[in-house]
Amino acid sequence: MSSVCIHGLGYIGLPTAAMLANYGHDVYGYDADETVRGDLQNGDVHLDEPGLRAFVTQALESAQLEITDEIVQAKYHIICVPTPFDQTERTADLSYLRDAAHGLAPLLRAGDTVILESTVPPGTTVEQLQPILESTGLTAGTDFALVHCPETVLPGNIISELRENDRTLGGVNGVSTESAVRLYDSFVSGEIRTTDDPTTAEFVKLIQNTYRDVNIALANEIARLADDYGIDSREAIDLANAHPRVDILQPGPGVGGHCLPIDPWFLGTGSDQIELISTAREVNDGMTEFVIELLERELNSLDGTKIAILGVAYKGNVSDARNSPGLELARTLADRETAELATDGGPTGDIEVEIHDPHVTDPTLDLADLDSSTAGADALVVTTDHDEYADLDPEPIAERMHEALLIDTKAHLDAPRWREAGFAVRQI
Ligand SMILES: NC(=O)c1ccc[n+]([C@@H]2O[C@H](COP(=O)([O-])OP(=O)(O)OC[C@H]3O[C@@H](n4cnc5c(N)ncnc54)[C@H](O)[C@@H]3O)[C@@H](O)[C@H]2O)c1
Ligand SMILES: CC(=O)N[C@@H]1[C@@H](OP(=O)(O)OP(=O)(O)OC[C@H]2O[C@@H](n3ccc(=O)[nH]c3=O)[C@H](O)[C@@H]2O)O[C@H](CO)[C@@H](O)[C@@H]1O
Repeated sequence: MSSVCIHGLGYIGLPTAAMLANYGHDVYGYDADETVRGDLQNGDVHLDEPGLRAFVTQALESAQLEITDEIVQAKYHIICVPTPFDQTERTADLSYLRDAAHGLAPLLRAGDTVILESTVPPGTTVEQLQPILESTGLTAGTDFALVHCPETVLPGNIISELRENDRTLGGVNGVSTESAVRLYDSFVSGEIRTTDDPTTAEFVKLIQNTYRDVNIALANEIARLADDYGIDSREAIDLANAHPRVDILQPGPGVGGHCLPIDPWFLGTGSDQIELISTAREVNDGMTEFVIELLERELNSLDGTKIAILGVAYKGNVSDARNSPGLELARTLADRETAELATDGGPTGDIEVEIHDPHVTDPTLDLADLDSSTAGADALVVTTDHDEYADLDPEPIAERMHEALLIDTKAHLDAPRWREAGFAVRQI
C-alpha cells in the first residue's frame, strides 16, 4: 500500500481519494477551496453523486482518508483540478493546473510519482506540467515518475465506473508508466492499457468525448431534418438502429456538461484540423435556437409570454449545471428580449422565463418551485430527463398554465398522457 496525495476534491478527486482509501492506501486529500476542505473535515460531502456520501464516509471513518489543509509529501500525487475552456481566448484555462504544480513542486522528492488526471490539450503534461516540476532540479523519468492517466467515469455512475472502466495511461518513460500501473492495478478491475507517452493518452481521452459529441450532433441534425419532413425523429432513429451496424444517439436541447462541449476544442489547441468537429459543436450549440423556433412556431410570438424551463442540470438525475442546455435556453430567451429592445428602440412584451430543477441547488441560480414556474405559463419546456419529470401529473399543471403547450426536448414524458390532459405536445 502507498501514500497518495490527491490535489482537487471535486467530482473526480473525491471519489478517487475515497476509492484509494477504501482499498487500503494512506490517502491525503487537499483542495484549494477552504469550504470544500472544511465540509469534508466535518464529514459533509458537498457533491451529489449516487453512493458517494456513504463511500466517502467509509473512507473518512476508517481514517485511511485524511483531508489536509496543505499539500503533503506522498509517494503518489494525483492532480484532479479543473481545466475549463476559456471562451474568450478559445483555449484551455490551465491556471489551476499550474497552481497545483507550483504547490506540489517544493514537496516533490526523488522516487515520487506525479499523475495528471485532469483532461488537457495534447502536450500539456510534457510542455506545461513537466517544466514546473523540474524547476526543483529533479528530472522527470529519472528522478520522479510523470504520467497522464485520464479519467473516463460517467457522472451518475462514477463509483462503479472508477473501478470497472478500462484505463489508458502513458508516462514520460517506461518506469513512470509502470509506477502508475501499479497504483491503478490496486483497484481497477478493467483493463489498463499503456501508451508510449503522455501526449497519446491525452489525445485518446479527447477523441473519446469528441466521438460522442459528433455523434450527438448527427442525432440533432437528424431531428431537424425529421422536423422538416414531419417525421418523428425518435421513431425513425429507433428503426434505423435496428440495423446491426447503425447506432445513432438521441437528439436533445444541446450538449451540456464540462466535458463534451469543451474537449473537442482542446483538440484544436495545436492543430486546426477540426473542421467536422467544430461543425458538430455548432450543430449541438444550435439546438437552443431550434427549441426557440419550435416555441415561436407554436406560440406565434414570444412577446409577453411566460416560459417554464424544467431541468437546468446538464443531464438527467445529476445536480451539475455546468454548460447546461436548459440554462442556455433560459439565458438566450432573456438576451433575445434585450436584443430586440436595442434594435427596435421600442419596448417589446417581456418574455418571462422561470427555471425549475429538483436536483440543482446552486444558490446563484434563481430557481422556482414547480407550482410557481408553471403558474400562468404559456409553454413548458423539458430540457433534462430527470426521473421526477417522467412521473409528473399533467392535470394540475394544465390547470395552472395559461396555454397547455409541452415542448419535450428529451422525449421523456408520456406524450399520450399529456395530450389526454389537453396539452399540445412537441418532441425533438
Ligand atoms: N466530472 C467529470 O465527469 C469528469 C470526468 C472526466 C474528467 N474530468 C476532468 O477532471 C478534472 C476535474 O474535474 P472535476 O469535475 O472533478 O472538477 P471540480 O470542479 O468538481 O473539482 C475540482 C476541485 O479542484 C479544486 N482546486 C482548484 N485548484 C486547485 C489547486 N491548485 N489545488 C488543489 N485543488 C484545487 C477546486 O476547488 C475543486 O474543488 C477536469 O479536468 C475535468 O475535465 C471530469
Ligand atoms: C465518451 C463518454 O461517454 N464520455 C463521458 C462524458 O460524460 P457526460 O456526463 O458529459 O456524457 P453524456 O452522458 O453523454 O452527456 C453529455 C451531454 O450529452 C447529452 N446527450 C447524451 C447522449 C445522447 O444520446 N444525446 C444527448 O444529447 C446529455 O444530455 C448531456 O447534455 O464525459 C465525461 C468527462 O470527460 C467522461 O468521463 C464520460 O465517460
